Amino acid sequence: MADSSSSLPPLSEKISYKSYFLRAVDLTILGLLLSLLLHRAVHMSQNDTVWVVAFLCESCFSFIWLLITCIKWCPAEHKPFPDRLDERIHDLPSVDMFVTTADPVREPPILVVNTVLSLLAVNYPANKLACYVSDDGCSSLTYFSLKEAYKFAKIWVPFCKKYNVKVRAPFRYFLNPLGSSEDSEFSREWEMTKREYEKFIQRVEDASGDSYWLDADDDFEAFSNVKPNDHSTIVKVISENKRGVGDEKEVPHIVYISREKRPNYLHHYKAGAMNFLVRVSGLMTNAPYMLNVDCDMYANEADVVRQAMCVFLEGSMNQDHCAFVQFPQDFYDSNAGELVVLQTYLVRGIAGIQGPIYAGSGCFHTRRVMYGLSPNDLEDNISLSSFATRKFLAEESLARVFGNSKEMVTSVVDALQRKSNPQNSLTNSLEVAKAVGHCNYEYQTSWGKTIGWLYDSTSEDVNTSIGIHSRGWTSSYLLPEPPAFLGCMPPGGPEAMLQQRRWATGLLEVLFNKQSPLIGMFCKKIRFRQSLAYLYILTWGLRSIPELVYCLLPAYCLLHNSSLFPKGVCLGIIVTLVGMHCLYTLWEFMSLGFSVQSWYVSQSFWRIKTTSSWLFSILDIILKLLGVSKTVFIVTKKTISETKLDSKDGSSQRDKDDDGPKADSGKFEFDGSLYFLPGTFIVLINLTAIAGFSMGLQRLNPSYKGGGSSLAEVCVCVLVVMLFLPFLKGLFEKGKYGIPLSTLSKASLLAVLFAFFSVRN
Ligand SMILES: O=c1ccn([C@@H]2O[C@H](COP(=O)(O)OP(=O)(O)O[C@H]3O[C@H](CO)[C@@H](O)[C@H](O)[C@H]3O)[C@@H](O)[C@H]2O)c(=O)[nH]1
Ligand SMILES: [Mn+2]
Repeated sequence: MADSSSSLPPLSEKISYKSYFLRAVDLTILGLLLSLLLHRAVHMSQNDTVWVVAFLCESCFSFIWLLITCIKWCPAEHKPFPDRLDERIHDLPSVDMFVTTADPVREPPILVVNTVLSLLAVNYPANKLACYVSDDGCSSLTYFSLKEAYKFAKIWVPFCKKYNVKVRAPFRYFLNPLGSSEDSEFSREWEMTKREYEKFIQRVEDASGDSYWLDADDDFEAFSNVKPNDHSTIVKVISENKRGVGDEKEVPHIVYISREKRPNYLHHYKAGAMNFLVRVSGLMTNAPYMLNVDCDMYANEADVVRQAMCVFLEGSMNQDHCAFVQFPQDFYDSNAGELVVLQTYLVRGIAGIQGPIYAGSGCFHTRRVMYGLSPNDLEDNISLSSFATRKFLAEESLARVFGNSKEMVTSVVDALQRKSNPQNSLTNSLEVAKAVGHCNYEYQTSWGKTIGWLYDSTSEDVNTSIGIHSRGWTSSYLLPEPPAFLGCMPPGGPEAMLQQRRWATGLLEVLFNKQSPLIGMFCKKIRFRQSLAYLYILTWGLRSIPELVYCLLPAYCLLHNSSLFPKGVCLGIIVTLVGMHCLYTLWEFMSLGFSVQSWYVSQSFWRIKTTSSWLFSILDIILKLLGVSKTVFIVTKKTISETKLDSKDGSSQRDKDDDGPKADSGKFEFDGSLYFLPGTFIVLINLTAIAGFSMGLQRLNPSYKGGGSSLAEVCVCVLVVMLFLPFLKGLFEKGKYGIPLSTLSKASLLAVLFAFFSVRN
């Protein structure tokens, strides 16, 4: 496939972002933290228990910072050169593209079809692509929308390729009006395509309102009387690109699938859906590479497949063993500044170790790796070693591992040996494809245990990722500008809290299962610093405890009249630490084009989610470990943003004021759930402490000697209140922006108890 001449320029390069200055900053902060710990340890005996508690919290923070410093030491990313691909590779490999959806209400079909359309239109030969959509909602509406999307794709795909359209998700593309300078042929076609898009959307909307007529259509028979959690497998080939030659007018294959569901079976949420996608695509097209995106994550860069191939195909010529290529998850709404910063600075750091962590979306996987191969099963990076051939290719063991389908086993053998796929018609595989979607197909096989996407965590992405890195594979990180994929994030409020809780719970599940980096560090092929990176991510939930305690300590000290911080010159340690950390994180935000305000919102949201969502994740994991309850994957609600195209599609400034309403304007939504209790309590108690201190309440303490708390503790209380500003505002607002009375009364009761305890104790 590849031209072996080594004189040609490379398809991709690894770029290092090593910075001595940033290392020095990281080390300085670490040094300050350690000196604070030292100071506390030396003066422990002269102070009360507050110092012990503070010492423990600060030890946790120092450990986290140590991890961060290790992770960020040598950041790197890959830079692809897609222009060189055609010169070097004469026959591009096939790619199967997977989109998962689970709920037509929380994930509107219009969003799903836009993601599908963006994938169908990428710059890659259409006869090398197939798009599989897994629908865990088993919705006739989703199926209908996809059928309609195919009709529109026949206009959209050629239009995009003819005019080299940049944004290939039509709902985003048509947000901007036609420029006045465009030539008339383009304008005509633009208008026509837009009209067709609007008609298509209208048909989908009509069907969303009233879909009874779908029942009359034979093609929808499979959807009659089904429930999302109780139905047989459905596999429908929506379009087949028969004898495609890869010209610009072709549309890749589109296949709709929905695995069998029965009430008393475990379905393993997204991971289960992914494994069914792997099997069906294995039977139909069996491409060596698989792209996986969430249903809201459309392809924003038409060259994305070519970019990923630059890394894989370069890797197959040197011994790099790249198992997957991950693109960052970027967002078209601006609720996710913090995630973007994390991906740029932290994930780039991890990318410099063994490779980025698989993030669940925007990732190209290698089929053979998903089938359980390790780097040393390969002889020259292409063919199986003789040992691996014996180990993998014995028919009976294959059936045990991959399930009892002859056709599936044949397809696995082909994939492992990298045989090109026989050009069968997709419809010939319909029956076998349905068979591998049965509830009990995976029973006593290795699916979800060592093969495919791994089960037992609602963060199946990190779980699967650690499984791959533990076998010794590396991965690569590409950060193209504009971003390759754009999705949506819920704004600050109940949905965001729910999502954060699922993530933190899922990560803790991995920490305590057999994939745990705590074990892998010593007995698997994962690199030491990579294990530390996983440890950093997997312990997110546990951080809630020191963070919560630290938000309460200053209030306790004020009410109790004890000092939390060193006095005199040593107070400088704290001041420098806080100042440096603020400037450092602010710089990280601003260097990516974010505003000061979004930095502030993100700092605030970090504290809010840590002290509530992450705290609840600890409860989830305890209940799971005790066998009391199971963890669940509640799909995040997705909304279609109407904001105009901005930075992400070209220019460099991310936050523009004329962008319409934005969640990062600080408006935070509340409801009656328990998520908002810790935050409300923290605000109330800190306000009480400030008020109490200014009124001299601490003198009521029987052991009052004076000289305890000082301005430092007051300042930190003010800082905490500022970090929980949405809650402070929520005290005075009404409706969804106001804290409900029930939450307020519970929090007040807690605050009174806490204050009483602090003053009296
Ligand atoms: O039973 C399920 C549940 C979810 N999904 C799909 O999984 C994807 C991710 O779900 P979403 O609700 O969007 O979760 P997010 O928190 O936004 O997603 C992040 O976190 C998840 C793990 O918690 C990963 O699976 C995702 O890839 C990652 O983007 C969506 O396409 C869903 O349709 C299913 O197919 N079946
Ligand atoms: Mn999502």
